[in-house]
Amino acid sequence: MNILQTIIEKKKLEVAEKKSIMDIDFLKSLNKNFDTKGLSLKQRLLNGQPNIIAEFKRKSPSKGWINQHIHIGEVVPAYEEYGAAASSILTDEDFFGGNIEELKIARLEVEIPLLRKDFIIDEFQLYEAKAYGADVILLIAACLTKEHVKQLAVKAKELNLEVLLELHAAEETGHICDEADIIGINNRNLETFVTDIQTSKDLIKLLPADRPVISESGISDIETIIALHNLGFTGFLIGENFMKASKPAVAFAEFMKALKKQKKLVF
Ligand SMILES: O=P(O)(O)OC[C@@H](O)[C@@H](O)c1c[nH]c2ccccc12
Repeated sequence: MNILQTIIEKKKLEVAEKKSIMDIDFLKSLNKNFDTKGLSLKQRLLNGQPNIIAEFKRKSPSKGWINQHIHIGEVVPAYEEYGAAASSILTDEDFFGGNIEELKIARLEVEIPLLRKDFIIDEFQLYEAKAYGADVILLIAACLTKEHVKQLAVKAKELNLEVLLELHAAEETGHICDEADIIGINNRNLETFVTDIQTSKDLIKLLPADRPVISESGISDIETIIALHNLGFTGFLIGENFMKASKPAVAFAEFMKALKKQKKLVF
């Protein structure tokens, strides 16, 4: 089994267990705004600027612990303060050291769109994402059939969640459906965990021009952002580059300062 298959097998058990102790009515009762629209990441990505979606990620299968003990309240508010267009919160516990409760903490602290970053295989997780305050959910083409993507995306829209559909290979472009608000190109192959920015450069040419496209993973310098922005990307999902610093807030603030300076030169 490759890493992605291992994660998905574990995720099926996790979801089954949660479903056995929690029902959808209970999830709805957790959020007084359950039936209202969230914040739109799609709208922000249409501003034409290079928008940064800054991720809170403690651990990953490829790197092990990145920042084991940091508190989310020390990081995500700083992401907002220094100009992140949105934040991505890893909620997978076993492989990424995250927690759904942290999504709620972030929701109480910031007013930028929040992406629930997890391996979504069941609509129960969509209700859960909404209950804990997410605005956007991730669907990963590499672990879902085309039909399953469609079904989960329709349900997400019904729950007023935006849909980020993640692709990694040309064959997966067939999974794109009308409900996918944003397309993400993951530079990391989730079977081998190797990252290559060329993936973004190659795949954007194959995508419909009718919705925003973001580049995900392995981004650590301004030059890459500028190059990808010139190819049409308006969002950049970055985690490790900030989280590996002992103070991710400071690393993010410095990165944004450099990006703003560079933008003046280029645009
Ligand atoms: O830490 P990085 O290399 O900047 O990557 C962030 C993000 O793209 C990555 O965490 C990610 C992209 N797609 C995923 C799917 C599941 C888990 C994690 C991910």
